Amino acid sequence: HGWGYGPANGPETWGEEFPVANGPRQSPIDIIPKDAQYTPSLKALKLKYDPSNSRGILNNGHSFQVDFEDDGDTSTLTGGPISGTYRLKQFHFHWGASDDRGSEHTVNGIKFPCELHLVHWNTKYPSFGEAASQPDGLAVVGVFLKIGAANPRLQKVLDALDAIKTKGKQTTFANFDAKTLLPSCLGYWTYDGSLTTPPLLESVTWIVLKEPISVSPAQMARFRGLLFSGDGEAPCCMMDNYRPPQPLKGRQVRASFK
Ligand SMILES: Cc1c(Cl)c([N+](=O)[O-])nn1CC(=O)Nc1ccc(S(N)(=O)=O)cc1
Ligand SMILES: [Zn+2]
Repeated sequence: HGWGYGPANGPETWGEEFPVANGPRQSPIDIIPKDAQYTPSLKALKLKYDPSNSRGILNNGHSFQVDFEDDGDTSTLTGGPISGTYRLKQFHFHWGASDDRGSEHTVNGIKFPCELHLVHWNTKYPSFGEAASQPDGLAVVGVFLKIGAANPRLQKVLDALDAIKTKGKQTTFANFDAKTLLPSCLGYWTYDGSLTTPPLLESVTWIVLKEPISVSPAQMARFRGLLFSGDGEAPCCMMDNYRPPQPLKGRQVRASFK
């Protein structure tokens, strides 16, 4: 059986197969705002997403992801802490079994119920696969979800979940504007990190937005209706699919805001 989030295959066991789990730039981390270095030279984030690039929505057995067509520079991330152009490949979420946990990054030790990751790859490399093994290959924008009013912008994503309940199921997901999932203020913390699931590659420039977006308890319950398990397997609810914070190991976290 492969890696997962259970007692036998969860984050504490990943180092057995993926020794980089104990590397120098692992993610996520606990962000301590007072220790973040305000860096006025950090540029504003420029996110240009074309809704016509959204392709499908897939239950990959660890989370669900919305995949984008990334053959051209129509959905890109530029500016911010990165140089060059990064293309949006997919976005996905991590969430808890209850509203008191679920995010991967934490702020002053506080967990959010959910965290959105928008995954981009550096176009100086020929493909996502190539970029994923380079120290400057990927950039992931993290957005916290905070319990509050129902978020109408999540509705289209939530309504698609019934069609991808079990591992391996996917369905078309066209004309989705990922920009609608972003908060109004794009102030961010940034640091050098990794993928937060195996293969835990240390190739990610993390860009974590300070402002959360809202999600209601009822909407969170719909995330938890997904299954880690495939058709015909004993049903196992998809929840607590988050890695806890990892050692900072001397890394500097920079802030784009005062
Ligand atoms: C490693 C890899 C390669 Cl290479 C390919 N590929 O298609 O060439 N796909 N994957 C899988 C992948 O993307 N994993 C991934 C894991 C964590 C995160 S997270 N939470 O945002 O850190 C983002 C992505
Ligand atoms: Zn993620």
